[in-house]
Amino acid sequence: MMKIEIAPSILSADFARLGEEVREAEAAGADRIHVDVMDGRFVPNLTMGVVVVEALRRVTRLPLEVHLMIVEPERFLEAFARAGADLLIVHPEATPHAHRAIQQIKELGVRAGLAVNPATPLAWFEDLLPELDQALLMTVNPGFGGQRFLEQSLPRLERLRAMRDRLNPACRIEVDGGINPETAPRVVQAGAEVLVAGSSVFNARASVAENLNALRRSLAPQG
Ligand SMILES: O=C(CO)[C@@H](O)[C@H](O)COP(=O)(O)O
Ligand SMILES: [Fe+2]
Repeated sequence: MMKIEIAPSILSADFARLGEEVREAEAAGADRIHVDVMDGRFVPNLTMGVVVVEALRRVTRLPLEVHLMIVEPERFLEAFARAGADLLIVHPEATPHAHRAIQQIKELGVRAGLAVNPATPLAWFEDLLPELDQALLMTVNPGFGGQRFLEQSLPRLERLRAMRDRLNPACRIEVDGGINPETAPRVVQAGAEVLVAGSSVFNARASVAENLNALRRSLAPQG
């Protein structure tokens, strides 16, 4: 069985100490860093852009995965690729040209991911899975950290896993939203392989290392 990867989302980090927070996550065994880019249109929140990816590239060796919650993401793919993104994730709800966007990402030499909102039919994956390096199932409505995991995600995840096994076994399945030591083992059981975790990793209750360890322990013996 492939290793279950954990991708801390810096959305919940202390932005005044972003470099330190990311270094701490790397030292504690995080597998990637998840960067949530929001434009105030696709989602009702504004976050960060290309310059943050550029800055992070200088402080960590971990793969940077950039979750683009912006309309017409194709306008910024090249800029994020140049800034050092390793994986670019777009939403089909945000562009009339999801297939073209995926092709563009691959032409830029970057890994390509597609993310779908909780109400988006999984049929998007039926057609695009053969092109993808990663399939991201949103387990909350995108826009904010710290939201509650949507239970209806579990049967969707099982269906996505079966689709992935049939259409493109090399594609990794990721979940994003409400992942903590209680939900992590359940999503892994349902088929997730990469877990994004924001507020359960970066919070004042314990150190980043302690929080990451708690997530890992919740997965034993699964990952
Ligand atoms: O894409 C998003 C939110 O839209 C996420 O990546 C969040 O940042 C996850 O935060 P938690 O639910 O883990 O607190
Ligand atoms: Fe995200």
